[in-house]
Formats: sequence, C-alpha cells, structure tokens
Amino acid sequence: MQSNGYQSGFGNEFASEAIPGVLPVGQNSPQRVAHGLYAEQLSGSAFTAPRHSNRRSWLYRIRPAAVHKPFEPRAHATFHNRFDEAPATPNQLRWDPWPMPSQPTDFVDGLVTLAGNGGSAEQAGCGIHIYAANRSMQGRFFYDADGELLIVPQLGRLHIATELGVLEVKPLEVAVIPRGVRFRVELMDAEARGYVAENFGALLRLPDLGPIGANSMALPRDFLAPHAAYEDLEGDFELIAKFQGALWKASIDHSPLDVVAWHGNYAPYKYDLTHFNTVGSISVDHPDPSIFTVLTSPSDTPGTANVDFVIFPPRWLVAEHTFRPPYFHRNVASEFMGLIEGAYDAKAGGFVPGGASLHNCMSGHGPDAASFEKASVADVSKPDHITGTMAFMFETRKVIHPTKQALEAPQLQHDYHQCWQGIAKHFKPERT
Ligand SMILES: O=C(O)Cc1cc(O)ccc1O
Ligand SMILES: [Fe+2]
Repeated sequence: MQSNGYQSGFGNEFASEAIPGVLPVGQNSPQRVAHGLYAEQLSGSAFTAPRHSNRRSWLYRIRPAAVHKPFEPRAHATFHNRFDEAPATPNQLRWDPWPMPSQPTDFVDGLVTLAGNGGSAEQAGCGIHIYAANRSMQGRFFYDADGELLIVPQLGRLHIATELGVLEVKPLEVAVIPRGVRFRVELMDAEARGYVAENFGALLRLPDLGPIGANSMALPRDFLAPHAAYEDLEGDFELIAKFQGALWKASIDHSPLDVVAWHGNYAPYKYDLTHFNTVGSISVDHPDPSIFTVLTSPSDTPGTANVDFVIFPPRWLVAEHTFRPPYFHRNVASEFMGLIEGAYDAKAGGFVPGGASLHNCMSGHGPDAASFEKASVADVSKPDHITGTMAFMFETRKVIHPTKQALEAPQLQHDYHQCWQGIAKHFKPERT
C-alpha cells in the first residue's frame, strides 16, 4: 500500500476517496454504496459524547470488519498490561537501550512492556512499551481495543499501513493509531526501535494554551492524517487483537485494510516533533515542563492529566542569573522518560538514546552531580543553544508500575542512584 500524502489538521472532519465518488452525499449509510462497498461506522467516543469531543468515522470498505473467524487467545511473552507483578518502587530507575532482536521479529512480536498504570477495564492509565523489530509484519494485522497507541520511533523508519491509509514516520516524528484501527507495520530500514504509550484513558488532544494565546506549542495544522488507500487481497492472514490486556488471534481470509473511502474525525495521525514551537522563559528561572506538552489525555480532574506527552526539543536558553537545566524536584505526578537522540541537559551521562528512566510520585530527582556543577558556574550572561537532542516524557497522574521483566532486565542500571551521590555539600553558614 503506497502512501499518497496527507490531510492536515488536528481532529478535523476529513474526507478521502481512493476511488472518486465513493463517499455518499447527504447521508452516511445509503441502501447501496457505490461499487458494492459496505458502510461501517467506527466510534472512538460514546455516541452521546459532547460534540467537541465526539470522534467517529465512516468507512466504505470491501468487507465489513465483522468478517473473520473467531478469536482465540494468543500468547505474547513480553507485551501485556500486568502492572501488579512487582511492587511499584520509589527508587529512581534507569535503563540502557533495549537490545535489537537476534531472531526475525516484527513490530507486534517486538513489543516489550516496561511499565504502566490503570488498565483498559477502568478506562484510565497507560501502558508503556518499547518495540525492537527487524522485519515487517507479514500476512498479519493488529489492532488494540484497549487504547490508542502513541508510537515514538527512535531508530528506523516505519511504514504503517492502516485501514484509513498510510502513515510513514521516522525518528523525530510520532504516530497515533486510534483504538480499534487495524494496521500493519512495515520496516523501511533494516531495524526499528522506539517507544509506545498505550493510552487507556480519554483520547489524546492538544493542550489548552491559556495565557500563551492562540498559537505556539504544537500547531493543529502540523498534525497529518492519511488519505484513503486500500488493498484488495485474499489469502491466509492473521488478525491479532489486544483486548483487556492480552492478545487474541483470528484467521482472516482477506486484508482488513480494504477501506476505499472514509470520512470523519477518528483517524490515525502523525506529527513532526521538530515543528514544535517552544515557548520558554525570557527573563529568569526554568519553567515547568508542561510548556512542552505536545498532546494530553485529560482525566476527570481539570488540569490533572491521565497522561501527557511532553518533549524536550532543541531550543535557546536565555534566562539570566538562573540555574538553566531542569531543577531538582519531586512531583506528585510520575515521570517516564525516553531519549530519541542526543543528550539531555539534566544528565551528563548514562541516559542514552533508546534508554529510559522512571521517577515516580515524590521520588527526588533532577540534574546529576556533573550537570549541576557545570550549570551552577556556567556563564549565564549569554544564551545557550541546545541542539541535536530530543528527549520526551510520558507523565501520568497515577504511579507508574515497572513490570517484572523491566526490573529484572540486564538493561536496568543498578548504579543509577550514584549519579546524585557526588552532589557536594556547599553549605557554609558564614558565606553569603
Ligand atoms: O525530570 C525531568 O528531567 C523532567 C523535567 C524537566 C524539566 O525541565 C522540569 C521538570 C521535570 O520534571
Ligand atoms: Fe522530573
């Protein structure tokens, strides 16, 4: 399936036809759809959700999604939502990059759950996963009924063929696959690795801008949805579903990526993180990282996100007589971080691309000793240009539980706490 460009705008009412004239006019479900297609609605919000948050699309397809054999459980050794296998820890945690697979492994098989909270049954929280793959999904399609998937590539480009068309993403871009949308991930390079947030809660949306005004941060028009693209394929295929924390499989005798035209506002999308318009302090002090929120899944408590996706892109630091890197802090929210490229300004070493860190509710963290010493004597009469870097954070209101496999993995850095042990006592009561 070829990518044929994109439609722009966050959550827009899109309309796209791979064959002109398929979309019905003035109605959604005509008695007979053009070319013998079937009409099918895909609802991503309650039928009665308020209009501003109501998300659904109408798909015009070769066969309805109902046509497949029964599902049966399918094992997956590393991808799940069991967040209660190990006690949640207040320790600061950090991992080396996940290794690339030695056996042929596709996107679904290459998923490893590192952490998470909540679950699909409670419709809140998120799963946090890594994928590491070295081959395309072949004869196999996947959908996640538990949540939408925010895919953050760190290595290698992905060609994501979905029911609604193709998204191609590379590191420094992200893709969101809505809950329920069937897709196949093809690798465009020999290997691919990245992070996935599986959002069980309210759909990701753009944060409010408040006093910032009508612009800045992530601009709605930079979010791109695919055009309709379909394949008319028959064969012996497998449909894998993630449902209530576990995988299921069904045989299907055709490609489910058979949507010839669609319209609506429930669609996959991608976003280029380098388009993010950073806003920061032009006087003093280091602002809270909420100014770097790309997407947020709100909870029922105003201003308290189920999960925020926050990035730390290249930018200028100009704050005067200020400690410029991230401050020391403790947070009621829990912070999982990853690094796409470069170095992070709070860590002189040890946090590397493809790696991860977790600082849970009220666990003290901040710059390591080396970063503190450097920044506390740096010349802050001149701007600093932070370049060639892209870190990100999945920040959640609920404690993030690392999985057993993440705690037992050789990638876990047992000496992570050492990065703060060299923090010197500088206190001298007689000094001003
Ligand atoms: O812990 C971190 O590195 C993330 C972070 C960055 C920042 O600029 C301010 C607060 C914060 O939690
Ligand atoms: Fe933090």
